[in-house]
Amino acid sequence: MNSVSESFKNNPLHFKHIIPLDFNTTLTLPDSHTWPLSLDPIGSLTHVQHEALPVIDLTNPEAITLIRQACEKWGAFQVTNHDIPVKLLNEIEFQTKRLFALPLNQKLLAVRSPEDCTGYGLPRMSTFFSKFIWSEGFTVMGSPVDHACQLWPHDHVNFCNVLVEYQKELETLTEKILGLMFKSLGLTQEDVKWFKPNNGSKPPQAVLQLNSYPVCPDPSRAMGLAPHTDSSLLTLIYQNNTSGLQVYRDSLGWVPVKPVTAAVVVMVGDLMHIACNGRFKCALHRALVNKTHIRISIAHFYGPPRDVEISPCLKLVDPDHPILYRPVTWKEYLDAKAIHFNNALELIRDKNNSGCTHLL
Ligand SMILES: C=C1C[C@]23C[C@@]1(O)CC[C@H]2[C@@]12CCC[C@@](C)(C(=O)O1)[C@H]2[C@@H]3C(=O)O
Ligand SMILES: O=C(O)CCC(=O)C(=O)O
Ligand SMILES: [Fe+2]
Repeated sequence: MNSVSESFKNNPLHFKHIIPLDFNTTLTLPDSHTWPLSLDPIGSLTHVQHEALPVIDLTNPEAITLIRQACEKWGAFQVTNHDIPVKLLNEIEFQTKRLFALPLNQKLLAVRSPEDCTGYGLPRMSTFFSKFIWSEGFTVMGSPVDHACQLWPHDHVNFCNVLVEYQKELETLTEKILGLMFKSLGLTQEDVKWFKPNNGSKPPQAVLQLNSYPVCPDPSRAMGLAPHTDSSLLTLIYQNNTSGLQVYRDSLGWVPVKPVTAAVVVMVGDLMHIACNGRFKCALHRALVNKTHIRISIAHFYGPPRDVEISPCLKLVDPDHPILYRPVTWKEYLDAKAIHFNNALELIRDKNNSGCTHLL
């Protein structure tokens, strides 16, 4: 069994944290979905707009330097000229809209079961809040065929082909960007051979999450996706032409991620932050909703192979940068996240570290 499925089995959810509201028939914001400011851990729902998230052209000869700067400062950036065909981006957007446009009773035919990763429902984070978020999702680990057949018994082939093609392309792009990130830190393939072992052992693992944020009758009092960091090494997000995604910067507050046609948003995940001993930030992000436009996003979470322990690369540990985290597998980390949510990273802190480089 892969890490994600095992973690879902270990941490089953209640159906009340899986089954979304029928957004099509809800004309006023119910109390159950009214997001109090006290649930927003860092500031109110308003945002400031001083600086923009960097947009990096991957064909720019300076791309490696720009990526390093963006990861150190933001833990996120957007990429253009990434080689994902625009046709495929349009197709995944079309299929995502097609899925979420189905009536709720039909989407529920493909509902995620409490112990499984794949299927329709609310994101796992819903269990941590007393109020519900204004969004719905479809999570896919491996093949989407079984669940797609439930949705469209006679018409699932296009959906599945597009998803499988998208998973393949996104895996290639993620590995390319991870390679550039490691290189930007002076790490060689030997230093990071855990990330793609060449010895026939287990492959990296990935999860695809289709998100939909329906139009909302009272967007200033609702939350699309609560502030979080991703557990992955790297998450790549494709968003439609509707704003809502925001990244938090200590000195700036919430900064909107402006939709750029055909660009892909890159989020440094918690495991990458651990692997580079905190040199790269993991981006705290959230998604807001609006009154007029459905927003959709497609997030691709990429993690290490099963059983691989992620630990700070020793080349990035020195007297000025003492070791910050203990080794952890993706499965252990997802288990910690399923219980402690945004505090999981703190639990992986190297307790022995009192500022000395004891492992050197
Ligand atoms: C691989 C995964 C990361 C994720 C949990 C999951 O198993 C699939 C969904 C992912 C997601 C998307 C929304 C935010 C998030 C915190 C959540 O609740 O579900 C992330 C999870 C994560 O990164 O930990
Ligand atoms: O909708 C978005 O742009 C963000 C999605 C996201 O953060 C996630 O699925 O983890
Ligand atoms: Fe996320």
